[in-house]
Amino acid sequence: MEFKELDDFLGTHFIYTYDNGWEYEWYAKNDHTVDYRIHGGMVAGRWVKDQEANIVKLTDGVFKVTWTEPTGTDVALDFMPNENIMHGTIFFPKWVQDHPSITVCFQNEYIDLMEESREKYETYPKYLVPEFAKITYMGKAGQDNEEVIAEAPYKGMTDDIRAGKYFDADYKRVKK
Ligand SMILES: C=Cc1ccc(O)cc1
Repeated sequence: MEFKELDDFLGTHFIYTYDNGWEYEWYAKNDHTVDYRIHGGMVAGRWVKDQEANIVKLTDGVFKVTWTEPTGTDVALDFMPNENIMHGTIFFPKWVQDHPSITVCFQNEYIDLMEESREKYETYPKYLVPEFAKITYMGKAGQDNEEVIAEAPYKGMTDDIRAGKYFDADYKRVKK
């Protein structure tokens, strides 16, 4: 699949591994919303739906996504899907680095805890993680598909997705 316009990017589901080994799964749900699941790294096990984000086309086939989270974590992602790479910078507040396990949850059910924690613990100095990643999977899930990110990550999940065992031809989950 060749990407050019923002519409080519929206509705795409990605899995990628950062050069530091962290594996992430991320879905451009629509022009202002993202869902994601974290499979490896400091906050593996965390998953989030309906995070509001800014999503733009920078130039043909290059897309920038930015958002700020209830935890106080800021994220900037640059996707170059035609080259199977992306670059992400995560700006973690100090408290997430000190207590990553607090953020390992289905965040939508713990928004109050995230907002309490960001007040209770320290913000600075922030922990910056700027990394390139190799895209290991791309799927045309279509926009506003609630099945893409719909359960907690499990060991082997990204292998199942890459092997075509997780979604059917309509991009619905095979087993629920
Ligand atoms: C903190 C969230 C987050 C989501 C996707 C990604 O690639 C990096 C960070």
